[in-house]
Amino acid sequence: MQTHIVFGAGLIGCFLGGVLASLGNNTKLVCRPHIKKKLSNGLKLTDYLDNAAYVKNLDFLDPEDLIENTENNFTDFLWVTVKCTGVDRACEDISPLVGPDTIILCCQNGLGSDQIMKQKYPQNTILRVMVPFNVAEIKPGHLHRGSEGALSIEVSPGTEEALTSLVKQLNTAIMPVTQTDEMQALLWAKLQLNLGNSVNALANIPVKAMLQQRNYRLVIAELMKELLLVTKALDISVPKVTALPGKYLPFVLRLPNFLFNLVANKMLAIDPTVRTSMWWDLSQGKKTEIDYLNGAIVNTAKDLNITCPANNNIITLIKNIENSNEQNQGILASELLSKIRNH
Ligand SMILES: NC(=O)C1=CN([C@@H]2O[C@H](COP(=O)(O)OP(=O)(O)OC[C@H]3O[C@@H](n4cnc5c(N)ncnc54)[C@H](OP(=O)(O)O)[C@@H]3O)[C@@H](O)[C@H]2O)C=CC1
Ligand SMILES: CC(C)(CO)C(=O)C(=O)O
Repeated sequence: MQTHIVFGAGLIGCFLGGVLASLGNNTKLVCRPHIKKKLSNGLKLTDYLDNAAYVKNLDFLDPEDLIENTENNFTDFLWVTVKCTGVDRACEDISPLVGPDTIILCCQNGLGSDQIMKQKYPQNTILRVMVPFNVAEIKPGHLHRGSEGALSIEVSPGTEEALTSLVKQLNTAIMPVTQTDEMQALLWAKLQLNLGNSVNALANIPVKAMLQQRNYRLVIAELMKELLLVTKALDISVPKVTALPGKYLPFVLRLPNFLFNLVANKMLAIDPTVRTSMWWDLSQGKKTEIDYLNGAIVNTAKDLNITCPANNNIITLIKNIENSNEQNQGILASELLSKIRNH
């Protein structure tokens, strides 16, 4: 039987690892001790459609389990689910697990972190994975998929057969899975949605409550407008990852509240508890993925001679909090809008 290792199992990695294990795959998780402790009685997975899956016993792999220089450690599929900021270190730590035939699946948001992996493992197949849905911890040992979308795995030449059977096996109600040969465009589309992350982190309220305030939506629309200028200049047609095509999202976000509430039913159908991964980072005093999200837009724009003032300003605001020892107090919507426009 083929083997799967999920490296850096947190919210996404534990959900993914739980699905893999619940389907009978030989699966091991590499995670921090506090996460292993939470999963000692197994894992319950649920979603917003009332699907559920349970795993009684999860297998873990601790660094001391690795026997130096033996191919017994090598895995067929290595899912790397650390944040972008952890990829550099993960590249070193996964080395005992990577054999010549190991397929490495990079599950990060944003753009560019897979390049770090490609430089370190030039001989391996490295595939990008786009995770569209939100995962939240309801309580220790219970993870919940709070929004829609299929996890998409990149297909590259030579991987078609392995990928087709993997996708067929994994694609289930609790975690829809698909494959794509347009990963770069798909990641730009996902990045457009992730422009809500920094606003959500700064607002310091759940996503649904944030979307109900027009001034926060105006900030997100401004960030998206700049991304769409960049994708247009790159001649990338951003695929549809929400009910509405990405190019219409800024328009919908700018609608007055009463019209937005009518039109954006699906956007507001989001679980009231959902917060973005950047909010989690900021609230725990961790470094955020801002350089791989808004930072990727600004860097690409520079090469194209496009200016991105709103994205530049929001990067500064996030970094100011990252670099201070103070707790994020939250920024009111009107204040954030004026900071984005006039900074
Ligand atoms: N959460 C979500 O709903 C979504 C997240 N994503 C994306 O998925 C990716 C993963 O996010 P998420 O699951 O939320 O992140 P988490 O922070 O929940 O999980 C990552 C885990 O990996 C651990 N880790 C990091 N480096 C190592 C290492 N070298 N060895 C062992 N463990 C390590 C981290 O520990 P520590 O923190 O102590 O370093 C953490 O527990 C991100 O790019 C995110 O943007 C995409 C869609 C939705
Ligand atoms: C799914 C989404 C957009 C929101 O949770 C996300 O990717 C994140 O939190 O980073």
